[in-house]
Amino acid sequence: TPSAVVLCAYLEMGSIDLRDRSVIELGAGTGLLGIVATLLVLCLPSSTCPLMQHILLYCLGARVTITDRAAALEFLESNVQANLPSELRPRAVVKELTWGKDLGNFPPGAFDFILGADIVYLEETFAELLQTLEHLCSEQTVILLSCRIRYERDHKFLKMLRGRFSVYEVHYDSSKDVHIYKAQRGSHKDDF
Ligand SMILES: C[S@@+](CC[C@H](N)C(=O)[O-])C[C@H]1O[C@@H](n2cnc3c(N)ncnc32)[C@H](O)[C@@H]1O
Repeated sequence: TPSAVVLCAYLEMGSIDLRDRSVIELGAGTGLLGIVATLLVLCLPSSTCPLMQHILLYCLGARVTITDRAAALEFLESNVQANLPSELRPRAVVKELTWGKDLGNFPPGAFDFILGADIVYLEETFAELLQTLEHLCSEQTVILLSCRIRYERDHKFLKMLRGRFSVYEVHYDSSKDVHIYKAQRGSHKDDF
């Protein structure tokens, strides 16, 4: 979706340092965002010698857990396999995560970053999505959500999110009409 493309471009701008961080993508669909997050470590200076590149990939690369509902996993897994070089494949794990369910398989607060592109669209999933974000978040976790604000209900989710997290818009792509929101527990005003 355009939301995934805009969030990928935002990550590529280097605004966020994902090196050696644990990252989870929710509602991954094709997995584009999780794949790009895994690949970002490849942007090493061309002068870096191959042995050093190899070491850096393993020491500094983001560890990305790419998730979606069971029905989406087969396609997602094959996309991830096809688009990551073999040395990076161990850094990306595809796992089932239906919001509000399967949370026992994910240790609370285990992730540094939670990414989601165009996952705010079904009102009946808003409570489960929020519950999932709260489960996965520690005090330090940064949530990045990209979306188009299409309907009144999208504002409703943002309001729900603001009830639990400090939420700031960090980017707006006017050509694609996509917003990126950054959310963290507690008050992180000074960080933005
Ligand atoms: C509009 S697509 C966006 C896909 C991808 N993030 C992108 O931007 O291209 C929404 C995704 O959310 C997933 N999704 C919807 N409801 C879900 C739920 N309850 N639990 C987990 N994933 C869900 C869908 O399977 C789908 O992959």
